Amino acid sequence: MTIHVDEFAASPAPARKAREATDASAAAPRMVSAGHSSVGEEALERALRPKLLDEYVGQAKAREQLEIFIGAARKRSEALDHVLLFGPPGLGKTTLSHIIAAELGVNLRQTSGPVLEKPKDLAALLTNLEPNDVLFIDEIHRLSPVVEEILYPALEDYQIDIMIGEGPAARSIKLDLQPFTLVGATTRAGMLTNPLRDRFGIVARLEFYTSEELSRIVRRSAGLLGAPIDEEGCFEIARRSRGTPRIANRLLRRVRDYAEVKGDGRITREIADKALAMLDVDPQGFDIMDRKLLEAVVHRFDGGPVGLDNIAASIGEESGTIEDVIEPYLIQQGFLQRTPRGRMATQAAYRHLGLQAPGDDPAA
Ligand SMILES: Nc1ncnc2c1ncn2[C@@H]1O[C@H](COP(=O)(O)OP(=O)(O)OP(=O)(O)O)[C@@H](O)[C@H]1O
Ligand SMILES: [Mg+2]
Repeated sequence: MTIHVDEFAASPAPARKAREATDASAAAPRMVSAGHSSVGEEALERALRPKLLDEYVGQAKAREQLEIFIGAARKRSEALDHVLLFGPPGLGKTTLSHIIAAELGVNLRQTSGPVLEKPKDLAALLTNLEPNDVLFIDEIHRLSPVVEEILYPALEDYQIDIMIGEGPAARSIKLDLQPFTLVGATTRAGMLTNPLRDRFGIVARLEFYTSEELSRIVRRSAGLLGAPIDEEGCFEIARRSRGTPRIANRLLRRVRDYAEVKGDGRITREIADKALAMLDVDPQGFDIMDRKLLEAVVHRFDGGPVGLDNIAASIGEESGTIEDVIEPYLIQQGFLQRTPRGRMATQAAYRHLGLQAPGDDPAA
């Protein structure tokens, strides 16, 4: 599409209902919610963020792919193919985008879908890129359609079309861009338009971390924070972190506070267990919202199937937050199932709530 320079200010912002997704990171602060809970936390997170691929724990598949493609791009002094990173909040998408730029040895320019309101916002960023730079667009599923359209030729041919002047004298000029890499991140790959998704050569889906991986992350973070912790302490925090590094780091900081006030500062399994119980994080790592959701499905909807909107109304949470933040982990852990007719609680969910599961033999 063509951008009219004079029309920048007047470019329409069509309401696209489906795109007005709930911002997962705006979810109400929960101890175990994966979104940022404060500005201060963001600064702390930056300090704990691994800088290179070698320090990036887990995500073996994504890491292996990126290692090869980054190596090849470097060898040829070319821009890396465009990368789409998707997965639930707090799993390391932003971290990985910084690592990609660092490993390529180029600059990273960072923006996000909702911030790029007008075509000129994106044009300004694109025309200022140096060769092979990384442009990181967070929440890329929230790009406005007019902005998305000027992205297509930019991604494909490193060109954008700009319209100069008005009326009959108006003419379109093509502007060449430096070769660059777009890294897009989203918690909702399903909300990307097909033409946009098709333009990413590398697509990496980030998975929940295992307790062993989170243990390594906790140990590393404790080292950076100067908090003494033993193996079992690391593991206790790890297995109660909902498979999510952001939560692991957050729980580590709270447990450290507890250890300093209630103990001698050393984080052991016992200290971690007491601190996490105090914070209402149960042994599965579920918090109040997780339990509320499971209880609603089991008690109010007879175990399901029940539609997302009914669950949302019942527990007073946005359906987008349920879908992006709460549900993925419950599903991955086998406590909830997504069926064509709605969500269903599994036997594990009943047992977790201390109930007899429908299929259980009462005599057993
Ligand atoms: N693989 C990893 N190894 C070590 N630490 C990690 C890893 N992934 C994430 N972290 C830690 O978790 C924190 C959150 O990660 P990050 O901000 O990259 O998540 P995100 O996927 O971008 O989340 P959001 O969807 O909310 O934007 C980081 O500050 C970092 O310290
Ligand atoms: Mg992020």
